[in-house]
Amino acid sequence: MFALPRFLRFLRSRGSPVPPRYFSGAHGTPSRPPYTKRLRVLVDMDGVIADFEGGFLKKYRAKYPNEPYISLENRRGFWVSNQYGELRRDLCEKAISIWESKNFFIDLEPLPGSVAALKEMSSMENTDVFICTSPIKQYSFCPFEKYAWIEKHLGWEFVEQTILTRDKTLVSGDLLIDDKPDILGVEPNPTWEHVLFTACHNKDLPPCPSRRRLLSWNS
Ligand SMILES: O=c1ccn([C@@H]2O[C@H](COP(=O)(O)O)[C@@H](O)[C@H]2O)c(=O)[nH]1
Ligand SMILES: [Mg+2]
Repeated sequence: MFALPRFLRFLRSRGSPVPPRYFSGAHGTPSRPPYTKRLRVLVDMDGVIADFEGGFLKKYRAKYPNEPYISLENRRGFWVSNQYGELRRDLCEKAISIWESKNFFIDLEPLPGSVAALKEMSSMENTDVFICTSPIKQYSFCPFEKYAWIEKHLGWEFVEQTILTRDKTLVSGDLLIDDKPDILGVEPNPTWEHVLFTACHNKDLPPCPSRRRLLSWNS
Protein backbone atom coordinates (compact mmCIF):
# COMPACT_ATOMS: atom_id res chain seq x y z
CA MET A 1 0.00 0.00 0.00
CA PHE A 2 1.39 3.42 -1.01
CA ALA A 3 1.40 6.57 1.04
CA LEU A 4 1.98 9.65 -1.12
CA PRO A 5 5.76 10.16 -0.76
CA ARG A 6 6.50 6.55 -1.67
CA PHE A 7 4.02 6.78 -4.55
CA LEU A 8 5.79 9.86 -5.94
CA ARG A 9 9.13 8.05 -5.70
CA PHE A 10 7.52 5.14 -7.55
CA LEU A 11 6.36 7.52 -10.31
CA ARG A 12 9.84 8.99 -10.63
CA SER A 13 11.30 5.53 -11.01
CA ARG A 14 8.72 4.67 -13.70
CA GLY A 15 9.45 7.81 -15.74
CA SER A 16 13.09 6.95 -16.33
CA PRO A 17 14.94 7.67 -19.58
CA VAL A 18 15.18 4.90 -22.16
CA PRO A 19 17.81 4.46 -24.87
CA PRO A 20 17.01 5.97 -28.30
CA ARG A 21 16.59 2.68 -30.08
CA TYR A 22 13.49 2.02 -27.98
CA PHE A 23 11.96 5.41 -28.55
CA SER A 24 12.32 7.16 -31.86
CA GLY A 25 10.07 9.07 -34.20
CA ALA A 26 9.62 8.73 -37.97
CA HIS A 27 12.73 7.68 -39.94
CA GLY A 28 14.63 6.89 -36.78
CA THR A 29 14.81 10.53 -35.65
CA PRO A 30 14.54 11.05 -31.93
CA SER A 31 10.95 11.93 -31.10
CA ARG A 32 11.56 13.90 -27.97
CA PRO A 33 15.09 14.61 -26.83
CA PRO A 34 16.74 13.44 -24.70
CA TYR A 35 15.14 10.13 -25.64
CA THR A 36 12.80 9.75 -22.76
CA LYS A 37 9.67 7.69 -22.53
CA ARG A 38 7.11 9.86 -20.83
CA LEU A 39 4.99 8.36 -18.09
CA ARG A 40 1.26 8.92 -18.64
CA VAL A 41 -0.75 8.96 -15.42
CA LEU A 42 -4.55 8.92 -15.66
CA VAL A 43 -6.31 10.18 -12.54
CA ASP A 44 -9.99 9.55 -11.84
CA MET A 45 -12.11 12.40 -10.50
CA ASP A 46 -15.07 11.24 -8.33
CA GLY A 47 -13.76 9.57 -5.20
CA VAL A 48 -10.13 10.37 -6.07
CA ILE A 49 -9.78 14.14 -6.41
CA ALA A 50 -13.41 15.25 -5.81
CA ASP A 51 -15.27 14.16 -2.68
CA PHE A 52 -18.26 12.48 -4.34
CA GLU A 53 -19.27 10.43 -1.28
CA GLY A 54 -19.06 13.31 1.20
CA GLY A 55 -20.88 15.66 -1.17
CA PHE A 56 -23.58 13.09 -1.81
CA LEU A 57 -24.26 12.41 1.87
CA LYS A 58 -24.45 16.11 2.72
CA LYS A 59 -26.96 16.88 -0.05
CA TYR A 60 -28.97 13.67 0.48
CA ARG A 61 -29.45 14.44 4.18
CA ALA A 62 -30.39 18.05 3.42
CA LYS A 63 -32.98 16.99 0.83
CA TYR A 64 -34.34 13.96 2.72
CA PRO A 65 -33.85 14.75 6.43
CA ASN A 66 -36.40 12.15 7.54
CA GLU A 67 -35.11 9.25 5.44
CA PRO A 68 -32.55 6.68 6.58
CA TYR A 69 -29.01 7.13 5.30
CA ILE A 70 -25.74 5.23 5.19
CA SER A 71 -22.80 6.81 7.03
CA LEU A 72 -19.48 6.92 5.19
CA GLU A 73 -18.17 4.43 7.74
CA ASN A 74 -20.82 1.93 6.64
CA ARG A 75 -20.56 2.45 2.88
CA ARG A 76 -19.80 -0.77 1.02
CA GLY A 77 -19.62 -1.37 -2.71
CA PHE A 78 -18.93 1.13 -5.49
CA TRP A 79 -22.57 1.90 -6.36
CA VAL A 80 -24.16 4.24 -3.83
CA SER A 81 -27.55 3.73 -5.50
CA ASN A 82 -27.36 -0.06 -5.00
CA GLN A 83 -26.64 0.17 -1.28
CA TYR A 84 -29.45 2.71 -0.79
CA GLY A 85 -31.78 0.48 -2.82
CA GLU A 86 -30.92 -2.42 -0.52
CA LEU A 87 -31.76 -0.27 2.50
CA ARG A 88 -35.19 0.46 1.04
CA ARG A 89 -36.16 0.06 -2.57
CA ASP A 90 -37.33 3.66 -3.24
CA LEU A 91 -34.13 5.12 -1.80
CA CYS A 92 -32.24 4.08 -4.94
CA GLU A 93 -34.09 6.71 -7.02
CA LYS A 94 -33.75 9.27 -4.26
CA ALA A 95 -29.99 8.75 -4.21
CA ILE A 96 -29.76 9.11 -8.00
CA SER A 97 -31.77 12.34 -7.85
CA ILE A 98 -28.97 13.89 -5.80
CA TRP A 99 -26.17 13.59 -8.38
CA GLU A 100 -28.57 14.33 -11.23
CA SER A 101 -29.31 17.76 -9.70
CA LYS A 102 -27.81 21.04 -10.83
CA ASN A 103 -24.69 22.06 -8.89
CA PHE A 104 -24.01 18.61 -7.45
CA PHE A 105 -20.69 18.10 -9.25
CA ILE A 106 -19.47 21.71 -9.13
CA ASP A 107 -20.09 21.87 -5.37
CA LEU A 108 -17.94 18.83 -4.53
CA GLU A 109 -15.00 19.57 -2.26
CA PRO A 110 -11.52 18.53 -3.38
CA LEU A 111 -10.26 15.50 -1.42
CA PRO A 112 -7.49 16.47 1.02
CA GLY A 113 -4.13 16.88 -0.69
CA SER A 114 -5.45 16.07 -4.17
CA VAL A 115 -4.92 19.46 -5.80
CA ALA A 116 -1.34 19.78 -4.54
CA ALA A 117 -0.54 16.16 -5.50
CA LEU A 118 -1.84 16.59 -9.06
CA LYS A 119 0.17 19.77 -9.50
CA GLU A 120 3.26 18.07 -8.12
CA MET A 121 2.85 15.02 -10.37
CA SER A 122 2.33 17.13 -13.46
CA SER A 123 5.45 19.16 -12.70
CA MET A 124 7.55 15.99 -12.54
CA GLU A 125 10.00 15.40 -15.32
CA ASN A 126 8.77 13.10 -18.10
CA THR A 127 5.32 12.78 -16.57
CA ASP A 128 1.99 13.66 -18.18
CA VAL A 129 -1.07 13.75 -15.96
CA PHE A 130 -4.58 13.43 -17.37
CA ILE A 131 -7.88 13.48 -15.50
CA CYS A 132 -9.97 10.55 -16.72
CA THR A 133 -13.55 10.62 -15.51
CA SER A 134 -16.92 9.06 -16.37
CA PRO A 135 -19.85 11.47 -16.64
CA ILE A 136 -23.32 10.24 -15.74
CA LYS A 137 -25.67 9.50 -18.64
CA GLN A 138 -28.10 12.21 -17.54
CA TYR A 139 -25.90 14.86 -19.10
CA SER A 140 -27.79 18.10 -18.36
CA PHE A 141 -25.25 19.35 -15.80
CA CYS A 142 -22.54 16.78 -15.11
CA PRO A 143 -20.10 17.19 -18.08
CA PHE A 144 -20.16 21.01 -17.89
CA GLU A 145 -19.73 20.99 -14.12
CA LYS A 146 -16.83 18.54 -14.26
CA TYR A 147 -14.90 20.87 -16.58
CA ALA A 148 -15.86 23.88 -14.44
CA TRP A 149 -14.69 22.07 -11.28
CA ILE A 150 -11.34 21.31 -12.86
CA GLU A 151 -10.82 24.91 -13.93
CA LYS A 152 -11.91 26.19 -10.50
CA HIS A 153 -9.65 23.92 -8.44
CA LEU A 154 -6.78 23.00 -10.73
CA GLY A 155 -6.65 25.79 -13.29
CA TRP A 156 -7.31 26.21 -16.97
CA GLU A 157 -4.27 24.15 -18.01
CA PHE A 158 -5.83 21.01 -16.50
CA VAL A 159 -8.98 21.42 -18.61
CA GLU A 160 -6.74 20.64 -21.58
CA GLN A 161 -5.70 17.45 -19.76
CA THR A 162 -9.23 16.15 -19.20
CA ILE A 163 -10.76 13.04 -20.72
CA LEU A 164 -14.47 12.35 -20.28
CA THR A 165 -15.33 8.78 -21.14
CA ARG A 166 -17.76 6.08 -20.09
CA ASP A 167 -15.15 3.45 -21.00
CA LYS A 168 -11.71 3.95 -19.47
CA THR A 169 -10.36 0.73 -20.97
CA LEU A 170 -10.16 2.56 -24.33
CA VAL A 171 -7.86 5.25 -22.96
CA SER A 172 -4.14 4.54 -23.17
CA GLY A 173 -1.88 5.31 -20.24
CA ASP A 174 0.69 3.73 -17.94
CA LEU A 175 -1.21 4.09 -14.68
CA LEU A 176 -4.85 4.72 -13.81
CA ILE A 177 -5.48 5.89 -10.25
CA ASP A 178 -9.13 5.07 -9.58
CA ASP A 179 -11.34 4.18 -6.60
CA LYS A 180 -13.47 1.74 -8.57
CA PRO A 181 -12.28 -1.81 -7.87
CA ASP A 182 -13.34 -3.28 -11.23
CA ILE A 183 -12.77 -1.12 -14.29
CA LEU A 184 -14.24 -2.95 -17.24
CA GLY A 185 -15.05 -2.04 -20.81
CA VAL A 186 -14.77 -3.21 -24.38
CA GLU A 187 -10.96 -3.48 -24.27
CA PRO A 188 -10.03 -6.64 -22.34
CA ASN A 189 -6.36 -5.61 -22.01
CA PRO A 190 -6.09 -1.92 -21.17
CA THR A 191 -2.59 -0.47 -21.42
CA TRP A 192 -2.67 0.99 -17.91
CA GLU A 193 -1.98 -0.57 -14.56
CA HIS A 194 -4.83 0.15 -12.16
CA VAL A 195 -3.76 1.67 -8.82
CA LEU A 196 -6.74 1.42 -6.48
CA PHE A 197 -7.34 4.66 -4.60
CA THR A 198 -8.69 4.00 -1.13
CA ALA A 199 -12.24 5.27 -0.55
CA CYS A 200 -14.90 4.62 2.10
CA HIS A 201 -16.60 2.03 -0.11
CA ASN A 202 -13.47 -0.03 -0.89
CA LYS A 203 -11.44 0.28 2.32
CA ASP A 204 -12.46 -3.18 3.57
CA LEU A 205 -11.69 -5.10 0.39
CA PRO A 206 -9.12 -7.79 1.07
CA PRO A 207 -5.60 -6.95 -0.14
CA CYS A 208 -4.89 -8.11 -3.66
CA PRO A 209 -1.18 -8.87 -4.18
CA SER A 210 -1.29 -8.05 -7.89
CA ARG A 211 -2.85 -4.60 -7.42
CA ARG A 212 -1.18 -1.56 -5.91
CA ARG A 213 -3.17 0.71 -3.64
CA LEU A 214 -2.77 4.40 -2.93
CA LEU A 215 -3.96 5.21 0.58
CA SER A 216 -4.60 8.95 0.20
CA TRP A 217 -3.07 12.15 -1.21
CA ASN A 218 -1.73 13.09 2.19
CA SER A 219 1.63 11.87 3.31
O1 LIG B 1 -24.11 4.78 -7.34
C1 LIG B 1 -23.48 5.47 -8.14
C2 LIG B 1 -22.28 6.06 -7.85
C3 LIG B 1 -21.63 6.81 -8.80
N1 LIG B 1 -22.20 7.00 -10.00
C4 LIG B 1 -21.55 7.77 -11.03
O2 LIG B 1 -20.54 7.00 -11.59
C5 LIG B 1 -19.51 7.83 -12.04
C6 LIG B 1 -18.24 7.33 -11.46
O3 LIG B 1 -17.24 7.89 -12.21
P1 LIG B 1 -15.71 7.51 -12.00
O4 LIG B 1 -15.04 8.20 -13.15
O5 LIG B 1 -15.61 6.01 -12.06
O6 LIG B 1 -15.32 8.05 -10.68
C7 LIG B 1 -19.79 9.24 -11.59
O7 LIG B 1 -20.24 10.03 -12.65
C8 LIG B 1 -20.90 9.05 -10.58
O8 LIG B 1 -21.80 10.09 -10.60
C9 LIG B 1 -23.37 6.42 -10.32
O9 LIG B 1 -23.87 6.57 -11.45
N2 LIG B 1 -24.00 5.67 -9.37
MG1 LIG C 1 -14.17 7.31 -9.10
